[in-house]
Amino acid sequence: MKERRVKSLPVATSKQCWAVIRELLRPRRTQAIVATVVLVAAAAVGLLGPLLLGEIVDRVDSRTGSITWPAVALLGAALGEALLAALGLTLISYLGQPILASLRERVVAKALRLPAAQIERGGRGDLLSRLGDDIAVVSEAVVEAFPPLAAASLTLLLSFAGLATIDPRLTLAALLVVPVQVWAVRWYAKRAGPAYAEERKVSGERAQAILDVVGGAKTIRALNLAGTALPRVEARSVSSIAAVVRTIRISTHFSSRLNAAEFVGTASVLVVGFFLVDADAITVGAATAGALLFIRNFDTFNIVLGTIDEANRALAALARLVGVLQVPDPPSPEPHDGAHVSLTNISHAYDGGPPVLHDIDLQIAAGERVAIVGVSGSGKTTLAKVVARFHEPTSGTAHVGDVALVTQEVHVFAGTLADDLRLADPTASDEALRAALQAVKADWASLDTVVGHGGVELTPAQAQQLALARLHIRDPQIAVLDEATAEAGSAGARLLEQAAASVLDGRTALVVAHRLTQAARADRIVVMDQGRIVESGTHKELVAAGGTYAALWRAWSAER
Ligand SMILES: Nc1ncnc2c1ncn2[C@@H]1O[C@H](COP(=O)(O)OP(=O)(O)OP(=O)(O)O)[C@@H](O)[C@H]1O
Repeated sequence: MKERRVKSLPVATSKQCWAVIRELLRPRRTQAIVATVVLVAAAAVGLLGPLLLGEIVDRVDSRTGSITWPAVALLGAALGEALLAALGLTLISYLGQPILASLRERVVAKALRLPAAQIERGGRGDLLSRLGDDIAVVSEAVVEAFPPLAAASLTLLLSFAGLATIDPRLTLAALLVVPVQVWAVRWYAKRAGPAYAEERKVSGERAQAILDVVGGAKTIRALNLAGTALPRVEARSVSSIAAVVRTIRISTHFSSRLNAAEFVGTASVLVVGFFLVDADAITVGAATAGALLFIRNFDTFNIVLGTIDEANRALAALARLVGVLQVPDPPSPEPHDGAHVSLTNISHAYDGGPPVLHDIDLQIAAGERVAIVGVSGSGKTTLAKVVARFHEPTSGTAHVGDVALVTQEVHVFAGTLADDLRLADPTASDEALRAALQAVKADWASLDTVVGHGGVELTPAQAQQLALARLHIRDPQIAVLDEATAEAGSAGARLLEQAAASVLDGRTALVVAHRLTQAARADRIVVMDQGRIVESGTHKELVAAGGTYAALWRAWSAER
């Protein structure tokens, strides 16, 4: 198997990410402010702890006054901080989850608008990993990284102010920590962003490789290709592991640099505190409170820096999610009214490949039923998909009104048959659903039958009936049918032909005819060869003309 070169979906810049976050936060601004205020209050109450402990030390040291009230207040402060922090976290989760949900919805909606070719090119695995793993990473960060980040700014400010009120020289001693931290953060910042972006990217590639193997399991087994397919997954896994190890190593080195900073800072505050007490400039309690404030401050700072690690990972994940939103929307096909189809001078090539449709001119009148025939690879499916607006043609103009397509690949969505059918029209009544099942002669199931994953497995013919029933409910003016080939003359083929005929009744139709009996009954037949329409006429006319169709018909009749 030759490895396909995958051009990934784009990754957003931080500016684009912030724009999307701001937009998602806007309708929830009040909620965001309340949550931040509560978290900040929790941090402020938490700072009372060291000050009260200092008070207790002084009272014990000077043996004056009781320690009951500071001890009770200390307990109160601890409880207050815990309650406020819990409330803040809950508020943040309530804020974050709907934001994430709308982000996910936007990305899914965007993915559905993307041309099929673009998703194939970018890799479905990549898209799935963005919608799965990346959302999970962002989601975790919203709960675990944002609250400490929000609370920390005030904690830092207040505790430096607290140190300054005890003695400005303690603040100066504490500030010794700054150069060490700047060094640690700069070291980290240079490495973390790219490492996390790489980790997320490689994880998407691994998902793609796994999806390729799982999706192609039958082919791989049939051709006995496990020996070549598995090493590819393995290679991706190995690069994924290497990328994770790289980020863990960066994060561990970062922690040890932060520990060094803590050591320098604590030592200098303690030494300065010692000299200040010695010189009777401050009490032992004040020095204790100062050291505790510093340590607490440092803990906060460490938490912040620790969450920067997580936030970095989340930003990389967010950039991949928002990246999907940056793909420009394909030009939406101009809306056209009416039940007729008009293609003028259409050519089409798949993603940089050679043209597979050339100079197609095709007019289908309202209510007309046209069959396309031609040998395999002549371009029938491509033409059907261009008419159905599934592919935008590379050149030429297509005027097609309200159209729906039934393809060979029918996806049966998991759930009851009623749910599945209602995808075509969520407002359809049970009566309408039953009428649709009757129209396609699907007497094998009721509306409550559970189908899809975990339910009744449908035969290919039944899945086709389901697709035709959906078309009946969707009720477009123009229908394009490119059904699975059923064995000619079989009961299944006859049944599907009847079902299709009943669903197409009263509509303009373009049918890719895999069985020529189906073509013979159409109002008109167009014959394709190597991407061109080479003949057009009724069955009788074309047989009489003795051209390509007549030859196909002779071969078909002889086979039967
Ligand atoms: N997704 C694709 N990407 C690239 N090339 C494609 C793609 N789909 C079809 N082609 C190519 O376009 C040409 C026309 O294919 P198309 O499927 O439209 O023919 P067809 O007449 O419907 O064939 P069949 O009867 O086998 O379904 C073929 O050369 C095919 O290899």
